[in-house]
Amino acid sequence: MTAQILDGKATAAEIRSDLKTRVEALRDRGVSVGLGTVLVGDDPGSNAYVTMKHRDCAEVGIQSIRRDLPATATQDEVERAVAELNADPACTGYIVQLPLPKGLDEQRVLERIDPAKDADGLHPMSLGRLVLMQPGPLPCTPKGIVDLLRRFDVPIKGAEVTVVGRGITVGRALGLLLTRRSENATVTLCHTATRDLAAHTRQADIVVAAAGVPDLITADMVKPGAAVLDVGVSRVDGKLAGDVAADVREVAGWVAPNPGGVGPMTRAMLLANVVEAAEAAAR
Ligand SMILES: Nc1nc(=O)c2c([nH]1)NC[C@@H]1CN(c3ccc(C(=O)N[C@@H](CCC(=O)O)C(=O)O)cc3)C=[N+]21
Repeated sequence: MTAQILDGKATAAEIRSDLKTRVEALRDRGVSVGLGTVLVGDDPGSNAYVTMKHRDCAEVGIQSIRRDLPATATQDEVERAVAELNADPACTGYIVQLPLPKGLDEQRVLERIDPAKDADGLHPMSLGRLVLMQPGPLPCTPKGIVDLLRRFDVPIKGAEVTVVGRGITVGRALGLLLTRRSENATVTLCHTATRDLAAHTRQADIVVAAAGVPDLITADMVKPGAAVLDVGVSRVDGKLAGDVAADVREVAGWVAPNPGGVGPMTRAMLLANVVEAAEAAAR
């Protein structure tokens, strides 16, 4: 038996098609939707991600606004780009592509985003709402993970979930999301100082690997039949590598591959956040 593939690529395409209909309905009511991006520097990976996001917007009928700044941009210049998008009525939501080049204060930039335009759910206000279990935009990757599990009927309620990685955008936010009453999973959050990682992954019904360590999760670390989601992004000799070894497919019940799993869902949830915000504002 080999694992069922949690096909994020196909699922994200379905979500975009649904969003397209919702964007058209908004347009019929005179509401336009616009997603902005702020990209600083010339990292090829970040550039590729931003380009994909704009392509997604075109497909769904969302206007997109792209602000690219050179790697030499100052803190002031980045904050000015943020202020401009806050003031731009055509921009209903936007993101600042992370990471920012060294020397720039990421948190200070994120704090200056108008929380009403926070498409990434990474503004401290949005993260605070997540902690408080109040409604608000959710970080795109955790939201995409929960949506992917739901659509493939992977049981979440009561499941033991081991999340590997405590980064704000994935691991930490996912732990908060999965322990809400609406999900009711039991979450173990592992990190670089975890003493026995394999002991935690082996008891999990769902393993989410978001550490950025190639092949960190091997078949011997997975309970037979478990769901394993690969969210790791690292580069080995210029090639993208995930956190999950290939042999995991032989023991897992479900696998979200990388690429083709959580990545496309992350982008779909970004669009969903912008559309949901526009719908809420139009009510
Ligand atoms: N403010 C901010 N928000 C983010 O959401 C954000 C960010 N900064 N910085 C970087 C990470 C990374 N990230 C990805 C999104 C989509 C894919 C994706 O769609 N990958 C495809 C294609 C991969 C490829 O072919 O290169 C796949 O997995 O199939 C990957 C990675 C969003 N991030």
